[in-house]
Amino acid sequence: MFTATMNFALGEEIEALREMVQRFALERIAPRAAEIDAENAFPRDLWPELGALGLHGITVPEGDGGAGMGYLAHVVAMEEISRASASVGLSYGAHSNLCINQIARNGSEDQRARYLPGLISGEHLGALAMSEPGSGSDVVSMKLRADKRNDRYVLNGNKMWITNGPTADVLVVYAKTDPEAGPRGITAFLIEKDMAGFSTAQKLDKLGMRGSDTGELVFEDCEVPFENVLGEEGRGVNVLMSGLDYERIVLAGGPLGIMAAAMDVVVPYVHEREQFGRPIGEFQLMQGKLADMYTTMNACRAYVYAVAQAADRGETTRKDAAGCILYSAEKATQIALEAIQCLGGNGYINDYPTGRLLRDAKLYEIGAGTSEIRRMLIGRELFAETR
Ligand SMILES: Cc1cc2nc3c(=O)[nH]c(=O)nc-3n(C[C@H](O)[C@H](O)[C@H](O)COP(=O)(O)OP(=O)(O)OC[C@H]3O[C@@H](n4cnc5c(N)ncnc54)[C@H](O)[C@@H]3O)c2cc1C
Repeated sequence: MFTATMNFALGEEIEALREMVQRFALERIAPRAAEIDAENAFPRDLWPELGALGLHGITVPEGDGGAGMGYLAHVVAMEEISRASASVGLSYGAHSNLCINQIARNGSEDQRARYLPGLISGEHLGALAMSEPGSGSDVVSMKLRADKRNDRYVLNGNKMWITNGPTADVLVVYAKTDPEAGPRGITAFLIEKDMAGFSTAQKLDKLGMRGSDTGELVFEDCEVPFENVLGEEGRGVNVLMSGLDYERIVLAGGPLGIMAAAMDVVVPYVHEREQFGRPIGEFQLMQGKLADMYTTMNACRAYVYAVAQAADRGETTRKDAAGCILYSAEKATQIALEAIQCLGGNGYINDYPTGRLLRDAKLYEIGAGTSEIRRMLIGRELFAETR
C-alpha cells in the first residue's frame, strides 16, 4: 500500500492522472521492483502498457499523437512510477522526456511522423546520448565525430552511461560536426539501432537503478542520412541545453517518488515494530524522524511542482530547473538513509527495500548533471542576473 501524502490540489486532471498511475504502479510495477533490482533486468514488457495509458507521449501535443498534458503532469507520472520502482522511473524518464520530448520539440514534421508513433505506443524504446567516457560534466568537450561524406554523415566514437542504451530502438545522439567550433560545432542526430556501424558494447553493472539498463554505444563508420539531423547542423547545443532544463524538472519527479516510497515503508513499520513493550512510533525521537521526513518530502514536492508549473507557462529558468532537482535529489538520499535508521537491523538487510531506495536515490545526485554542476549553474545565473 502507498501511504497518503499531502494533497497539493493540482487540479482535477492532474489528480485523476495521479490516481491512474498509482493504481497501475501498485498493481504492475511495485510487485516486481525487488526482483528487477536483484536480477539487473529491465522490464521491457511494461512499455506497451505504459503506452496504452498515454504516459509516454504525455507532453507531446495531441496533433502528434500525445496526451498534450505538460510538465506538471509528466512530473506526477514520473513521481508515481518511481515510487513503485525508481529504476522503471529512470528508464521512463529517459524514454518519455530525454528522447520523445526532444523529438517532439525539435523534430521536423517527417521526423515526428516517423519516430513518435512507435515510441509513444511503447513498441519502441528511446534513449538520449550525450555523455562519453571522457566527457560527462564538460559535455561540450565530446569527441564523437560526424563527418559529411557525399549525401550522409559518418559517425565515429563512443557514448557512455546511456540509459536504455543497450536495447533502445531510437536514440537522440549528439556529435561534433565541426570540432574546431566548440559549442557551435555540435549537431543532434536521430539514430536507429539497425543502422550499419552502430552497436552497443557493455551493459553496465551499477550500484543502484539496476532495473534500468545503462550502457555504452559504439559508432564505427556509422552512416546517417542528412534527414536524420534533429534541428539544424551546428545548433545541437541549443537542442541539448534547452532539453536539459526540461530533463531536470521531469527527472526531479524521481527523487520525489523515492521519498514517498521511503515513507511507504517507514510509516507502517513504526506501528508494527514494538520495543520496550510499545510500538516504536510512540517514541518521540521516532516521531521527530517521521516529522522531518514528511516535511522535507513536501517541501521538495512544492518546489518541483512550482517549477513544473512555471515550465507549463513557458517561464522556465535554468537556476530553478537545476535547483529543484538539486534539492530533491540530495534530500531523497538523506531520507532513504533515515528510512534505514527507522527500520534498525531490518533496514540494513535486503529483505526490506530501504537499501535499494538508498542505492537508487544516489543516482539523482549524479545523472542528468551532478550536484556540483547544478550548484554551479544556479550560482552563476544568480550572480549574473544581480550584477
Ligand atoms: C545510471 C546513469 C545513467 C545515465 N544516463 C545517461 C543518459 O541517458 N544519457 C547521457 O548522456 N548520460 C547519462 N549519464 C551520464 C551522466 O550524465 C554523467 O555521469 C554526469 O553528467 C557526470 O559526468 P561524469 O560521470 O563524467 O563525471 P565527471 O564530470 O568526471 O565528474 C566527476 C566529479 O567532478 C565534479 N566536477 C566536474 N566538473 C566540475 C566543476 N566544473 N566544478 C566542480 N565540480 C566538478 C563532478 O561534480 C563530480 O563530482 C548517466 C549516468 C549514470 C550513472
